[in-house]
Amino acid sequence: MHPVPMAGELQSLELCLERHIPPQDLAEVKRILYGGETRKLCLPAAALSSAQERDFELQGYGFDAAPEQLRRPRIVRVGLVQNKIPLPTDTAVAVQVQSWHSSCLHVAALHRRIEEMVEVAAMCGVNIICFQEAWSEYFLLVLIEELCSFVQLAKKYNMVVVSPILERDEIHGGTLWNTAVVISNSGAILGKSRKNHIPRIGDFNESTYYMEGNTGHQVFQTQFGAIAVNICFRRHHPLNWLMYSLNGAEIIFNPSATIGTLSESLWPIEARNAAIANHCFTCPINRVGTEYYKNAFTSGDGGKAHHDLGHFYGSSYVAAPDGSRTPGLSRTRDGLLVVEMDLNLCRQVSDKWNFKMTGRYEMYAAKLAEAVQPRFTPSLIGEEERSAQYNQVLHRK
Ligand SMILES: NC(=O)NCCC(=O)O
Repeated sequence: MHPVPMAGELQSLELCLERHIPPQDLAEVKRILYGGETRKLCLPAAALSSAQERDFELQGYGFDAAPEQLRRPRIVRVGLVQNKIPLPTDTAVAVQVQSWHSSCLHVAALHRRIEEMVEVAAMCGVNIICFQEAWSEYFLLVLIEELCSFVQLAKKYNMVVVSPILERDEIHGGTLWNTAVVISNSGAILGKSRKNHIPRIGDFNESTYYMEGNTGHQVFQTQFGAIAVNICFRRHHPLNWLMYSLNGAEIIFNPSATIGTLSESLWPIEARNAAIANHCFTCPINRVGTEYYKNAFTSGDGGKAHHDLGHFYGSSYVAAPDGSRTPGLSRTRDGLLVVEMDLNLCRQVSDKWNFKMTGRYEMYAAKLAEAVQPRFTPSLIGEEERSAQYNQVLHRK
């Protein structure tokens, strides 16, 4: 095995708070920081012991909504999967991902890991499952073969599967896209969402290999709710979340791969803010671990050549439209977060805060249309401009 740099010693922020905040203050601290204590789900003993045997964390929480007179509760369980890559980065693709040597798909390390986590999700009654960004790692994937195993899983467990992959678009010159495929619980492929904002930050030089996605802000109506997928770097762009929400998304998944030094202080804020601003549930999922590359690289930013991007800090969580959120999964371990939610909460919070009603989108639409014009002049007034305006008025008098 390659030496793995030591990183990510803190297991989770929440565990740290539990350990160090005086017990009499803990509930109040959680209320202020997290919008209260999320209800703990009672998960089946068999699922808990399987997760332990398979060496991954399993946590479960629930968000409730008030009973309504005209609508039944709309309860759905989502599963968020975060995982390390089980084998070193330079292991042959066929071993790490899958092998096409036989006509039947031979599932290898990464698939096996994901499948055993999906199996536990099924034991927990998960209806919709989503994996981390580009969970299968490689560019060479042939979309159809990759999808076959997930179509089978979706049908087997009656589960909607959101599988973020690296897509090679043979019809359009082999263009590479960073894509999430949405597979219905019936096994039908509902569609895909391509990453439409590509990072050019730190070692995430993705613009050198992916194109900016062109699938817009499609929302998928599933049996369990209206879902959307906003891949990683897209979460920094509030208009992205807004567009999904305008198209009716009730749950927006954000499969990610991001590292501590770059984004860890933004992580708890951005998706949670999006849930509040758009009256929906958001599900940010982050990769975990530190991945070592044999060949040192730089990103032309003055930094020394290095062998890893940094520590992927996991910490996947779910945020609710009322601003409350679950604790995060571990910063260092593979994990499955099972979250039950009543989708009625979206409209209940919307009726209370009315951000969509008070959003004045027509005003912003007009102003944005002006701002993107080449001859746009920013409306910025300083003292000099102000006195010039007054002088003009006085002079005219
Ligand atoms: N995968 C990816 O887009 N990472 C960029 C860093 C970030 O958005 O936090």
